[in-house]
Amino acid sequence: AQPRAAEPIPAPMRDLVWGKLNFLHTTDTHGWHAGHLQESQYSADWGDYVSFAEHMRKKADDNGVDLLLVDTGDRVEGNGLYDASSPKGKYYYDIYREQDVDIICTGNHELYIASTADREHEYTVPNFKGKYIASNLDYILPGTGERVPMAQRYRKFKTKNQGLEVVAFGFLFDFTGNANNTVVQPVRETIREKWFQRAIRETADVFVVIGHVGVQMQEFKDVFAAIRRQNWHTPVLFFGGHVHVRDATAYDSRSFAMASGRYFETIGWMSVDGVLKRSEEEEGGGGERGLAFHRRYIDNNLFGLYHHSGLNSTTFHTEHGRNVTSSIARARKELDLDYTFGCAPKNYWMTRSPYPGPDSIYTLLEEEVIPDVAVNPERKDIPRLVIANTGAIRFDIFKGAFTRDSTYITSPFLSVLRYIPDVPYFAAKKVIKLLNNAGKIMADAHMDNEFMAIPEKLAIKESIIYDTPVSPFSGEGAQKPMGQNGHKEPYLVEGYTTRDDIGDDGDDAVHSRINFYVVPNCIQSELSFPEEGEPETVDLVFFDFIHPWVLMALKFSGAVYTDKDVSLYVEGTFTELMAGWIKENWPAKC
Ligand SMILES: O=c1ccn([C@@H]2O[C@H](COP(=O)(O)O)[C@@H](O)[C@H]2O)c(=O)[nH]1
Repeated sequence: AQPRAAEPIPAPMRDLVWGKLNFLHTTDTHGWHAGHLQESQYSADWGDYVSFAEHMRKKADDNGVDLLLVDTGDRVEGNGLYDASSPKGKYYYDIYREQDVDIICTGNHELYIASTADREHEYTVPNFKGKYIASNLDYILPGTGERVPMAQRYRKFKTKNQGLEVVAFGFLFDFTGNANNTVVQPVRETIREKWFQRAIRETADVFVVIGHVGVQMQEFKDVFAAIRRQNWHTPVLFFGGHVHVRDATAYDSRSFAMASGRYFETIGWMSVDGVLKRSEEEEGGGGERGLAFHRRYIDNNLFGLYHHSGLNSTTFHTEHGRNVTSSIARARKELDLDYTFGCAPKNYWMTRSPYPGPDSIYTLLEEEVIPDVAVNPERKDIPRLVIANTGAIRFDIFKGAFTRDSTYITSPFLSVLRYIPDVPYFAAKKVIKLLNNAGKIMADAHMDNEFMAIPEKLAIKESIIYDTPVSPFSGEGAQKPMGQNGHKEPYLVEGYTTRDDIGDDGDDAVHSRINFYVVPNCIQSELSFPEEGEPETVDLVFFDFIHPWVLMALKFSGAVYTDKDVSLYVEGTFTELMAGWIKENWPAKC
């Protein structure tokens, strides 16, 4: 773990169940390869994961079973370790490649910005040559403009110990927000391609489909249906992501799918046991194969990693792992990620407390930050509506030092504020309602409102509020070790208490529960409004990411505008503006 990372806290643990074929899975790590310095549950770093994987591979070898590592994309954007350098990812690519990942694919965040896609093609694809799979993604070569597969379309290989024939695919959901140097083919079209139809007819003991796709999304169901049509008996395993939740399901009795959360909080574990070899199945007359699937969501902290590897603080860390931990610490230092802009007076939550409310990060933005930063000196007295999409904010703010790292953790995007001047108020005031409540109307116009919100909303549609919401030991000085202060009962640290289609025993550590309040797609600040009555016209200011949605909503409201009517409202990215606001408004020292 990193030098200043929170110490892990013991928790009651559920063990891993091994099978003949086992997997470790990461997804949506978003640059959090230094781990969560402020959260004891997730404070291990990429170096610790390198050590862990080495021990688990050895265990697999000793027992004659197989272990494969999978990563399903969105490795970038969301943490200073990636975002704070120029160019972005200056340190990240070399750190990430130290893990020996067997099957890897692309997420949407590798593709929003052309230069990010270029670097993915230049570094990560060759770093994982033969292991990187791009079943439905092409790249446009910068020199020639030639369109080529981002990486090989699929991978066929034999596992080391069991000799299982694996055919693996790597998909991205039907993403349309990519820069113009990549082409994402809709999954339903890819599965009709000749190469795919040939690949699913290859001899395989097991199909492994990895994807930057939620396990409940249609794209995976379509891939499953196509494979199953050709392969009635073969196990099909899915590793998904994108939705930022822990989730697992089974599409039938010989398939299994899991998603392993977000931000390197979770290392997913999947195992499959039973008769896996086709030859053995054929010998047995194709009958009962006794297939057994298990999943476990491992909290990424050293206490858990020691527990699952059967090691301790003196025996766990390999030289390789330690070196990776040191490289991360050096990069963090060079990037000055601990530089403090100000001291957050309390916690501000995205979904753990209701919006609007005093503890909501969105209320903080709407009522305090945006009114101060969304100011164009030449138009400051003109009434304006400022609309921000909630998906632009990516993480909570914890009480204490708000650092350079925190700026990217909270707001990693290069979002700027744009505006349309003098919009008739009767139309402008309807925009927020259309963005938040008219999902069907907007979707019919091919503008899916969900893409403005936090990804978790794709999976969680209703607030989850528990009777006894949080641990009685939470609040100031929360997360005390088990048995501390003479208590016999273990103190449970707040954390994931996942309920998926398989059950509620997936998390490796037993936690106390956390509420999840659904937030709207967008929030709005009303600024410089007359004290009485309504303005005739307003400046409509908005984050540039939601530009297309705003134009569509205005059209539905009876005011037609085009891209030409939109211009920059204020200099600087929202991230810079927010950091400046914190410097001005929060105490310098904690
Ligand atoms: O420039 C951007 C890019 C993305 N967003 C928000 O992020 C989600 C996508 O998050 P995933 O991690 O890919 O699931 C997108 O729907 C937007 O809400 C943004 O605000 N600005």
